Amino acid sequence: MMVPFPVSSPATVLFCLIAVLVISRVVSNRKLRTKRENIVTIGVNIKNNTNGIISQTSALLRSLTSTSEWARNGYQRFSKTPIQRAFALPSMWTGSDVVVLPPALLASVLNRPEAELAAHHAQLDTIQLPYMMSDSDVYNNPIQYDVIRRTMSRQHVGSLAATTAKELQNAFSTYWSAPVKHDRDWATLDNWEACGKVFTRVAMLSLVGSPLGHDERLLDWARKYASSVITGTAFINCLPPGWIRSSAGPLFGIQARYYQSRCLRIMGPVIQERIWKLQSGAGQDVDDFLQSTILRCSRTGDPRQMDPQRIALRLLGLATMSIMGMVYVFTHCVADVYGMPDRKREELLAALEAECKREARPDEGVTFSLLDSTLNESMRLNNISVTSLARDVAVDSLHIPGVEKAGGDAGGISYTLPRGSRIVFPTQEMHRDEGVYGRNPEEFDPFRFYREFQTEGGRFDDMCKGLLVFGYGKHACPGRHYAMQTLRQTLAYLVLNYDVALVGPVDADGGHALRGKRQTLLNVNVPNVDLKIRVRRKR
Ligand code: HEM
Repeated sequence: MMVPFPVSSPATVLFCLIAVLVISRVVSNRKLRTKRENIVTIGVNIKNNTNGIISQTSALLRSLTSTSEWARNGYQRFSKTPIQRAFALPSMWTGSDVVVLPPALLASVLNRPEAELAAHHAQLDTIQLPYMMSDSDVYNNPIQYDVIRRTMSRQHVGSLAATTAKELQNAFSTYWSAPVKHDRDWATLDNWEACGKVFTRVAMLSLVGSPLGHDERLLDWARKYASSVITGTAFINCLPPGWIRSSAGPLFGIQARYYQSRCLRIMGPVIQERIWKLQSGAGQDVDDFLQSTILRCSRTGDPRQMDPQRIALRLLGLATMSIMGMVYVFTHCVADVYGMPDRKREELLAALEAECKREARPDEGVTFSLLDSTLNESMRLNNISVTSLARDVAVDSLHIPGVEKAGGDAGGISYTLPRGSRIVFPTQEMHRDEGVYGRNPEEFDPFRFYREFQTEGGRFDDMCKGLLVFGYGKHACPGRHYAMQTLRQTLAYLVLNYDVALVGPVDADGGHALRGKRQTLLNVNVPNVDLKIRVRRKR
C-alpha cells in the first residue's frame, strides 16, 4: 500500500524531535522574530522576554500540531479586521516564524520582482527536492517548466484530451475492474492507492509518452517515488533547520532516491534512443512532451543538458507534482461526493450524470459547469497546506505598504521585513471565509460555484473568486489547465461508469461519519490514506 505518512511510532519520532530541537536551540540560540514592528506572533507567550528559549522552543514544537488552529485564530483576529493586518506563526519549518500576510496584499506582493521576493528557495522547502533528487540542476535550473507553459496552456491542453480519455479507460479497467471475477461484483479498494494508480498512468503517459508510459514497472516506481517525496518532505520539515536538518534530512530522502534510481534505470535508455534518433534526423514527426523537453534541452546549447538521466529526472519531477496534486484532489473529491448524506448525494450524482450525458466530450472547449463546480468546491475545502504561496525576502529590508483604510485613505499599517523573512498567505482560511463563499463555508456544497461564481458562457474564472489552489501570479501552477481537464475527465468517467460507496461508519442521514475530519502535521493537511471504497461497474 502507498502510505505517504506512516505513523508507526509517533512517540519515538516525537521524542527524537524534542531531543534534537532542544539541543539545537541551546547550540544555535535561534530567536523568533517576535519583536517585529506591527506583527503579533500567535502561539508564543513571551511577554517581555523575546529570548525565552523555553517558550520559543515550546512554540516551535507546538507548531507541529497547532499550526492550523493558530492560522484560524490569526485570520479572525488580524486578517479580517477592516485594515487587514499581518500576523506571524512560529514554525518548525523555518525554525523561526513565518509572516502571514492578509489577502488584500496578494496581488501587490506576489507580483514583486524575484530579486526582492524570491520563490525558488521557499518552493524547494515546500517539497524538499534537494534531499530527493540526485541532480541539483533539475531544480535549480528548471527549464522543463517552459515546456509545460508552452504545451499545456489553455489553448493547447485540449489536444491532450483524447489521449488522457483513452488512458483513463484503460487505467480504470486495469486497476478498478480487474480485481473482481464478474463485471457486476463489488471490489474493495484503497481510495488513495486506487486513485494513485489511475493518475500515475495518465500523468506519466502525458509526460513521457509511449512506450515508457505503458511500462508497469516504471509506473509502480514513479508512484512510489512521488509518494516518498511527499512523506520525506513532511518529516524533513518537522526537523529543526540548520545542521540537524541537513544531517538527518538525507535519511528521510533515502527511500525516494532508491525509487528515483529504479525509474531512471528504465527511462534513461529509452530517452537516449530518442535523442539519437533526433540527432540522426529521424523521428522529427513525433510530437509529445518528451520530444518537446529534449528539444528545449538541446536549445540551451549545453551538451550536459542532453544527458538522458538528467532529462529523465526533469520528467520524473514533473510527474511527481502532477501525480501528487491530482491524487490529493481526487481522493478528497471521492470522499466528499460519496460521503454526502443519501438524499444530497443522489441529487448530485443524477445532476452530474445528466451533465456528462448532455456534453459528450469532457474536454477543453466544452462547458462542464457542475463537474467543475464540484471539483472546485472539494479543492476549496481540502487544501494541501494551511498556508501557502511562500516567498523569501531577498533584500536587506523589504517595505510592504499595508492595506489602505476604507474610503481610499492612506495610512494602513505597513511592514518592514528583514532579509530571509518568509512570507505566506492564509489560503486555507481564505477558502473558508464566509464573506467570500457565503453560508456554511465549512460544508461541502458542490453546487456553490455553479450557483454563485459562473462567468459568461458557463465557465469559471481561471482563479475564480479567491480560489488559490493553483497559486497566483507569475508562479501560478502552469499545469493547472491540464490538471483541471484531467480531473474533470476522471470525475465524469467515474460518475458514468461506477457505483461507489465509502467503507466505514455512517450517520443517520446516510453520510459518511468521518467526512470533513482532518489531521494536520505542521503546515500539511494529512490525507486519509486508510479510507477504503467499494466500487462496481455500472450496467
Ligand atoms: C490538482 C493538481 C495540482 C495542484 C493543486 C497544483 C498546485 C500548485 C500550486 C499551488 C503552485 C504554486 C506554488 C507557488 O506559488 O509557490 C504550483 C506550481 C507549479 N505546478 Fe502545480 N499543481 C497541480 C498540478 C500540476 C501539474 C499537473 C503540473 C505539471 C504538469 C504542475 C506543475 C507545477 C509547476 C512546474 C509549478 C511551479 C511553477 C513556478 O514556480 O513558476 N502542477 N502548483
